[in-house]
Amino acid sequence: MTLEPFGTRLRRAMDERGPLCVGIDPHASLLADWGLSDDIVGLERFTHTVVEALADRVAVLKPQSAFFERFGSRGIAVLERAVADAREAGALVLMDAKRGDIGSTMAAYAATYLDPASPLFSDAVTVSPYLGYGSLRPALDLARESGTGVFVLALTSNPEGAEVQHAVRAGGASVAATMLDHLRAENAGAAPMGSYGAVVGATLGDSLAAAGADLAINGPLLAPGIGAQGATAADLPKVFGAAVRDVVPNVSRGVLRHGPDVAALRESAGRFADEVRAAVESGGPTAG
Ligand SMILES: O=C(O)c1cc(=O)[nH]c(=O)n1[C@@H]1O[C@H](COP(=O)(O)O)[C@@H](O)[C@H]1O
Repeated sequence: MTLEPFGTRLRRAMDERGPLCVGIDPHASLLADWGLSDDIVGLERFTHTVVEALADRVAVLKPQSAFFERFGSRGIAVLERAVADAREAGALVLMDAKRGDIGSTMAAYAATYLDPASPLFSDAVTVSPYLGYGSLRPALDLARESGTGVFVLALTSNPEGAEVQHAVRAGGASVAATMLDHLRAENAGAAPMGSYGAVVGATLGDSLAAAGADLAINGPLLAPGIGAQGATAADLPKVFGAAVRDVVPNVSRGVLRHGPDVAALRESAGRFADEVRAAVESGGPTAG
């Protein structure tokens, strides 16, 4: 069965469930806070609880692969199960893997996350363009074929990112602005929106202008940084302007710290979702 394009599926999920993305980030400290052991049993219980609590209500769940990889093959098995269960319950799964390599190796990363035959098949994956946007081509092409999406790091939420992302190229455009230009070209003509997203931190405030960033890429903008990193939903209209209706805000620890109680996780995600909805309505005159 061929999937509809990711951008179409994501827009529908955002309309039906609201745009919130919740991260599945099983930090060792969170496992401890939840009264779980820092081992495969704790990892499995944590992950299963988050999926059970949220996969039937949030638009996107974003497992952070590193927290599973640190447990080796058994951690990956937990991740595989989480992806399948979350998708089954109706959430889109964005695999946060931040992969990037030369094209021929990128093809293997693409196959891992975006080929429907793979055990880790996800609706979308995060990638790093530090080897050059063109090195991402195998992932961009496979996404088009399989109805999946790719989120390219453009302006990350951490303060260190500016060193690379604000760097100015020979023609005068910043590295970040160049990535956004590539994505705009990739998404041209797609409706209701394209499947190629940019990662733009919700924490960035005025520094977006410093990077000369035009966020109108006709694709989704993953905005991490709400909650533990200090940004709030109310910041979204200020940071994203008219592009706010294309923003998929991510919260990880801000929600996860309310576990292991399922009702408390749901209540927290619901609160963030309400705040995001209010912020998008206040800031997006073209919101539909
Ligand atoms: O691609 C990402 O998801 C990402 C990009 C970025 O610029 N900043 C960022 O924090 N993230 C991820 O988003 C999540 C943020 O988690 P919290 O700070 O706990 O909400 C982590 O999984 C990060 O790896």
